[in-house]
Amino acid sequence: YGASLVNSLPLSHNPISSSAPVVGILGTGDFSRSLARRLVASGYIVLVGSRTPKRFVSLFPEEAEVTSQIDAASQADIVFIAVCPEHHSTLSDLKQALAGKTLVDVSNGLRISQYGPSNAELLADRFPESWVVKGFNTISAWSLQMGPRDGSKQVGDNSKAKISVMELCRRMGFIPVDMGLLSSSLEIENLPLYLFPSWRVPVLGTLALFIFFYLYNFIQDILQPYVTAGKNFFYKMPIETVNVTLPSVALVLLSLVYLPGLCAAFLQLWLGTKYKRFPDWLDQWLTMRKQLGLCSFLCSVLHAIYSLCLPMRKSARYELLNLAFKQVGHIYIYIYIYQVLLQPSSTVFDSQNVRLICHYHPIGMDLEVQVFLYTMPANLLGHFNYAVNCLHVQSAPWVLSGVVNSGL
Ligand SMILES: NC(=O)C1=CN([C@@H]2O[C@H](COP(=O)(O)OP(=O)(O)OC[C@H]3O[C@@H](n4cnc5c(N)ncnc54)[C@H](OP(=O)(O)O)[C@@H]3O)[C@@H](O)[C@H]2O)C=CC1
Ligand SMILES: [Cu+2]
Repeated sequence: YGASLVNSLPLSHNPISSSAPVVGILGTGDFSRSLARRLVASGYIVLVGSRTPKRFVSLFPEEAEVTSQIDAASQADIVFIAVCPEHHSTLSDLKQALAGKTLVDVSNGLRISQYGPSNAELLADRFPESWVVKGFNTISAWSLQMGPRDGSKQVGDNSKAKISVMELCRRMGFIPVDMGLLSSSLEIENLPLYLFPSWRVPVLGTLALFIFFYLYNFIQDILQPYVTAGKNFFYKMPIETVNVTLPSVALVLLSLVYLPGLCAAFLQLWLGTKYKRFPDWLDQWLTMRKQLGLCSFLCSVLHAIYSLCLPMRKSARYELLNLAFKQVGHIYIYIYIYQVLLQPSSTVFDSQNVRLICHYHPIGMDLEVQVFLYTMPANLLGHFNYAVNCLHVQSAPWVLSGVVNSGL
């Protein structure tokens, strides 16, 4: 919540104390440009050091001065090295000018590496008389431009140097996270290279649930009749069985979206306060809700598509009426797919709205109702839909599940 608080403060209200240090940035690439813009907006005096200053002046905000590398290095108190690590060696001439100053290494590696030395440590070796602080590499140029959201993680050996970098980070509206000494720099250099770290557990969980329910349905609907009565239902494996499995997976995932919130509420009642940290497992579970909800949504979308395709198969001889009835049960999923596709993705996928994604909307809502529902407490709507979906999966026909033949 700290982040959203900072978020709501207009940039121009950031106080500029007279002691605001002059900030230098070496390099004129994407990162440098975004950083310069953000620093200027936060009230810093910015000097950009380039090998060819004249060429890049127009790309920087007016308030930032683009000058030679040596100029920027000698005038600034704190210097960002926004030059790719392969080219750090070309900065050796600046050693004198940078002596005693704080250098911020923002670089990332090209691949995850388990063994050092890290870019930051190499830079520290190159400039033994300067204080290297690793940081900002986990913030992309894009999020620098978009404004405060992410936290910058930094490490460094000199606490004064590190504090000054953290202060600067805070003034830019980001939340600094102190990650220790420079020897931990390898860890944060690797951070941005892990692909979708927050998706691993939810996706593996979805797969595991799918396999579990698929096996269960396979044994119940195919293997058991085959063994006991010699009936051959193996043709059901690719479509029908998958389609019976999907809604169960979706529903369990949806439960996993709601359960941690309830656990948290009970825990707070139990502890009698909301100012205690949740245990780690609950914390991690809570942060996974968005991904779990989206996986659940994906399963229901697949289920809706499968249900639409199923009657097209010859082997499934549905009467027309039954077919129409069956589809009614999925209308809310169709409406939802339609909504997700049509809504500007920013509203639907915004992190605060995203929990709504797992709430299939009831049938026949017009736009005003939808808008109303969007502003309604998400939980109430969610629980209502959750109940409807449970009944749908439990094949209660009167909940418009319309599942007459499939035994779903
Ligand atoms: N882009 C991003 O979103 C992020 C980038 N980073 C890190 O920031 C650093 C810079 O990234 P980015 O701005 O994207 O990279 P770019 O390639 O866009 O910019 C690198 C800059 O380095 C300068 N430079 C200095 N010496 C040399 C040299 N010998 N050869 C080539 N260029 C040189 C150049 O400026 P000039 O010609 O004016 O001297 C050039 O503009 C990297 O270490 C990267 O890992 C970290 C997090 C996010
Ligand atoms: Cu269904």
